[in-house]
Amino acid sequence: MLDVHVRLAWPGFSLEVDEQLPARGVTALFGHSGSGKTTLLRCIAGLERAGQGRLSFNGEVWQDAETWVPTHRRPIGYVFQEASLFPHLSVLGNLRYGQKRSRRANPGARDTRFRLEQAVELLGIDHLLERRPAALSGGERQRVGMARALAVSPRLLLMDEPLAALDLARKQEVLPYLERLHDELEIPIIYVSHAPDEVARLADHLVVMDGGRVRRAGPLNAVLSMLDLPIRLGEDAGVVLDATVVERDERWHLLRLCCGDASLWVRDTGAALGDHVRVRILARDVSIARAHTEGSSILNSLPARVESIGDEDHPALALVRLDFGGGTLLARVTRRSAAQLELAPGDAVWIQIKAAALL
Ligand SMILES: Nc1ncnc2c1ncn2[C@@H]1O[C@H](COP(=O)(O)OP(=O)(O)OP(=O)(O)O)[C@@H](O)[C@H]1O
Repeated sequence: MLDVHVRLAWPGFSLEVDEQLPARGVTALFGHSGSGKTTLLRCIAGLERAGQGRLSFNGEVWQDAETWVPTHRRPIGYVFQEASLFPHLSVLGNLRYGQKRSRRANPGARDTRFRLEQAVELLGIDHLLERRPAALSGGERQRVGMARALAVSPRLLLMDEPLAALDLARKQEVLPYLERLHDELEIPIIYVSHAPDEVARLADHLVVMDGGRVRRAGPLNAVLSMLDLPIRLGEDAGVVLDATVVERDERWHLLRLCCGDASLWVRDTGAALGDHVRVRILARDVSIARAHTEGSSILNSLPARVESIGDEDHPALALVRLDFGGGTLLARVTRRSAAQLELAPGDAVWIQIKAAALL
């Protein structure tokens, strides 16, 4: 577990965080620009020294009143928004340089050669090792930056918006590698982002920051399904559920997913039967009816119960939190529909899911 207590004050901005972050999976630090995500990450890395701070990782103290472990002695890998690679060194040279520095700082580190090979394989950069950074695309550079961070055998990986400087196509190219890191690495990752789609794909745990404070934190869906998030997600409001692929309809190119006690049909993405998958269901794609409707084009019609009703930014809209067999989800409906249906907490309803995306 990463136990973080930091207080830092600059003119016009202060950071006050007391949080325990899990020592496994991906924790996303999520918030608007200027909310303090990068500053918090830099405090964890030791790049920023909070005047009063206590920081420990799995019981090992990195900072308190008596202790200050400098960045190069913390067992971390850091991925920046843009990988700053040495232009005169090849990709391999860059990776080795990072390793050498880390070996000097942590002479007891485990077999680093193995780590380098593993990092190269994981990020798919084997064919780039002899190239100079100038001959890499933005996406390739970021993959090298990630491999460099991994090659030092970190016990904690810190990533500061690694996709932010990439265009959409490059982002799509790098995302699968991030997913691999999520699936195959045993070390925890702290991932700064302000992009809801990245958070939906990668995060297990979500920390929502605003004004230098943590406003909400918890398992991904527990936070995403809150009606009173300090950040309005608008079109991106929705949940992410875990599911298993249980049936393939070859004729109509559909997959049936088992999500808790509920079944969902989604487009066939090629996932295999038995695969564990993530499904993203946006609030705008869920509608509510009083009764089960026959003759609808919508495949997924399920019984649910209204849990609570909250506001949306636009006065015409409401956000409804519902329990269904598969967990908790959100529906965005007009206030007029909510009034006409006389929706109230505890009501039994039917939900129609217009689209659910496999992530
Ligand atoms: N060295 C500094 N001195 C003074 N103020 C700073 C310093 N570094 C950052 N800030 C301010 O602290 C606030 C938080 O910045 P930070 O970079 O942590 O935000 P962020 O949530 O990561 O934003 P972004 O998504 O844009 O990177 C901002 O208002 C920023 O201007």
